[in-house]
Amino acid sequence: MERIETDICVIGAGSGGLTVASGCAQMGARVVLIEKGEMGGDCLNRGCVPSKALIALASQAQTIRSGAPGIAGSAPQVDYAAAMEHVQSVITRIAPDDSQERFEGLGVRVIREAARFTGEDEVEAGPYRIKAKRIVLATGSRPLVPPIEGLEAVPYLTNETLWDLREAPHHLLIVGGGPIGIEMAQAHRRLGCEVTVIDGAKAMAKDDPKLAAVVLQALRDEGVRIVEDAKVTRVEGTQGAITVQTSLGAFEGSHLLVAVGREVVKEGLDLEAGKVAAEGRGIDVDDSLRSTSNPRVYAIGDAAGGLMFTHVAGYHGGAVTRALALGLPSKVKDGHIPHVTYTDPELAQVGLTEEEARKRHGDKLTVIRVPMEQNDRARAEGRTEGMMKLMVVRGRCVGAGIVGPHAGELIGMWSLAVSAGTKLTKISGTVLPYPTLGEIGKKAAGNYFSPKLFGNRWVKAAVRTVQRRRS
Ligand SMILES: Cc1cc2nc3c(=O)[nH]c(=O)nc-3n(C[C@H](O)[C@H](O)[C@H](O)COP(=O)(O)OP(=O)(O)OC[C@H]3O[C@@H](n4cnc5c(N)ncnc54)[C@H](O)[C@@H]3O)c2cc1C
Ligand SMILES: NC(=O)c1ccc[n+]([C@@H]2O[C@H](COP(=O)([O-])OP(=O)(O)OC[C@H]3O[C@@H](n4cnc5c(N)ncnc54)[C@H](O)[C@@H]3O)[C@@H](O)[C@H]2O)c1
Repeated sequence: MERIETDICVIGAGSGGLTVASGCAQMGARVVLIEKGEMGGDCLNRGCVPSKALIALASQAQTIRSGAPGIAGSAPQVDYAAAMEHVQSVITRIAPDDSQERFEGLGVRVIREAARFTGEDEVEAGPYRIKAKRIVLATGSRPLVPPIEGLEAVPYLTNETLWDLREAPHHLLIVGGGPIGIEMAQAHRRLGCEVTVIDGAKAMAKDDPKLAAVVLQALRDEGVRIVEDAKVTRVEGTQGAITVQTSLGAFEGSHLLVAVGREVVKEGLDLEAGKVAAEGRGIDVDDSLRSTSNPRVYAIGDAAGGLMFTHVAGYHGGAVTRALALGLPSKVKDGHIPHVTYTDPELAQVGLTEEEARKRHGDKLTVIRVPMEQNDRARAEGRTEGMMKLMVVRGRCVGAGIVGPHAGELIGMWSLAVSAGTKLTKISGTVLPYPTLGEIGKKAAGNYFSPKLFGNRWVKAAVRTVQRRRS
């Protein structure tokens, strides 16, 4: 057993762990990074990257299928195996950024083993025993497999196995209408599969229902069947012929994707030996991401049990890097974290939804709605589905939701507005290039002021006075 003493030991080389390891090592701390699987974690290997690569291909298939005014559409010839190989090639292209070689080049000691606590400041990983001043748990999450009768006996897919498919599912049944289910539903439909989404409650329930309805209608228009409020009671069948029994009847398909949420990985880490409490959804941490039971330990990203996004893991990683490398106090919050569902149209949200803002701010809330139809670029491109909603309290944006083309790109400015508490006057006064989709935000900000300016009798009186005095 080799003994290693270090300043910081990071467990998990996903988005969160890599952020801490690179930041702390480059600032001069001794860092050991332990990874039991692939470098890059879920996002690179089984999550964001493969899903967005497949979505991009599916979008091209859809463009061919639907054509455009003056351009005839035609049925795309989809080679599903080649599409999945392309997905792998995208992973391969990005992998060097997260690789062991790159991190060793930054001065990180990388160990490719499963780690577990052997004490409050010590972990064991294969033939290594690592004593560290601080330990960061960046161990991520895994697909939640619900206790549905018959499921264990049926060959079901999750985000961990979907990418191994090389034959297109004839009919993909998806249990769960969250972001994984909905993104994969549209992508597979566009690649020529029949798709049925079955949700026990409402699909896209974490989003503003009015904005989500636009996405769900777009999927239905493309032929995705979405069944809501259907309690799954039993699953049966074999590869190629699977039946999902629900409270609303039985649904038959060739393949089954289970996408009903994620759970934090706790077992295997011997958390008791490290005196690390994990009674909640994830590792129990305070607002500095420090373990509530062992002050030497931090948990970040999915392991912290809060919002599960790559940008959150990166944000957590940055906060913990400041605390560990520089000893600076560093708290995190989540009111300014955006999220995007990468369907077509995309749905993006930051800050409070209308419902949340109304609960919190009551009568002080003004909601501005601008349909995409009023944006010239959207009109020029024939992409007028969707809208923007702005939640404003005392002249500042407390939330923004956008459904429409490139909503994920458009939300950036509003993420800044929400996190910085920017006054809407600044946004309505910003000059944006014409014609861009981003102008929809400026229009929304302008619409907040229009009634105050144009319908105001004091303004009218002042203007009349100025005009009278003019020669
Ligand atoms: C299909 C899908 C699509 C997604 N799309 C998006 C998206 O578009 N945008 C977005 O922001 N988020 C997306 N996410 C969420 C995103 O992937 C996660 O939030 C993010 O990967 C979390 O990063 P992490 O560093 O916390 O954990 P992970 O990336 O899961 O990394 C944890 C690492 O820890 C390792 N590990 C665990 N236990 C041990 C141990 N005992 N010893 C050693 N190593 C260990 C694991 O092997 C893993 O590599 C998606 C997720 C899925 C499943
Ligand atoms: N674009 C993105 O940023 C993106 C994409 C994919 C995943 N993610 C991350 O991964 C997480 C997990 O995604 P997800 O879609 O698996 O989970 P989710 O928790 O977001 O949604 C799960 C859905 O499954 C339904 N459900 C739960 N149990 C069920 C059951 N037994 N039968 C039928 N329906 C059931 C729920 O009502 C819900 O609508 C997301 O919350 C997000 O943090 C992000």
